[in-house]
Amino acid sequence: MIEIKNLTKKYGSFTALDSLNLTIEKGTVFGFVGHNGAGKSTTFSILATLLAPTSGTAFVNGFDVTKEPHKVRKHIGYMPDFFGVYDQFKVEEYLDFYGASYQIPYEERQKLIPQLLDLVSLSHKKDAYVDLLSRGMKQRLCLARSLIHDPEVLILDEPASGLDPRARIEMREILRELKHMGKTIMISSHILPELAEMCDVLGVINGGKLVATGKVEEIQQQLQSNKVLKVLLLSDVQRAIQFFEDIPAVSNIQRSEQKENVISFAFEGTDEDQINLLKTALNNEIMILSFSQEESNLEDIFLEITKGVE
Ligand SMILES: Nc1ncnc2c1ncn2[C@@H]1O[C@H](COP(=O)(O)OP(=O)(O)OP(=O)(O)O)[C@@H](O)[C@H]1O
Repeated sequence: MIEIKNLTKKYGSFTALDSLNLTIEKGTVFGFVGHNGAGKSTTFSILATLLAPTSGTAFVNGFDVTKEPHKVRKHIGYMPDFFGVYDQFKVEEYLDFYGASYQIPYEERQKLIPQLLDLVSLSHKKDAYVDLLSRGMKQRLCLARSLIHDPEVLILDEPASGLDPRARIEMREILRELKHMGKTIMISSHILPELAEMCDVLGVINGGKLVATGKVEEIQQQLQSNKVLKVLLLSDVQRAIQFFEDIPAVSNIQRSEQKENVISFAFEGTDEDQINLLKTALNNEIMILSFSQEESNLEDIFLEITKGVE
């Protein structure tokens, strides 16, 4: 479990994190999404006890990151966004080195390392030099490294960045496996749809502030008042445009470039308001063939949530 309370980090006069509050329950896969520079890595560095907050605090499995960093480190596995690999090591030696640094006994490491290599699909590379691995393989090795002490909480900073689609799918499958193992996972990305697929809960950070949090559907609902409606007309398109222009809840009317009898517009209102709008249009003899709500695209939602928040 992770609890973040009023966490603030200033770099000089610049506020990178601004009173962040967040609770992530045990066993949850939490997606932390935000543009470049939003404050994700800063949050992760504080949770991983590598950076001191300016004020506020955070707890990992009940341990305070500022007061009990050694205990926190036992419970947390951290995969940074940039990591060095010791290139003179072979894959197996690399994991053995990290296992030894966590004081895992030799016999235990002998059993553990093959299991970890199997989990991240690198068994066939155990004797390869680390610097000769592909980027995706290095990412998976780094993930295995962060798991060596069997932490309950995992902090993964953009684990899928720079990976090709196949490597992304492999990474997603590993995360699914880790979730089944009951780990609490906090994972960042600036690509909302990618996170939405693998996370239970999402948090959107912008300018160091948490601007939305909840299940994917809940985040979508937060924006439901701003739906886009699409209308296919049989005829009299210009008259229909004039009709909708007079409705206060309608804005940004666009005529489709591909089909000239299709218009779309933003509509602010509930489902009932939408029904009433359709009834009124039909009563006014607007020649509607179809009337539909466009599916909200997750990327649009992300842009909408983070728009104008500084
Ligand atoms: N050591 C530092 N000194 C000064 N400013 C910093 C420092 N580290 C980070 N920042 C600034 O703090 C803000 C948050 O940075 P952070 O790395 O946490 O963002 P991020 O969300 O992880 O971005 P990205 O997706 O690009 O990794 C940025 O504006 C960054 O320039």
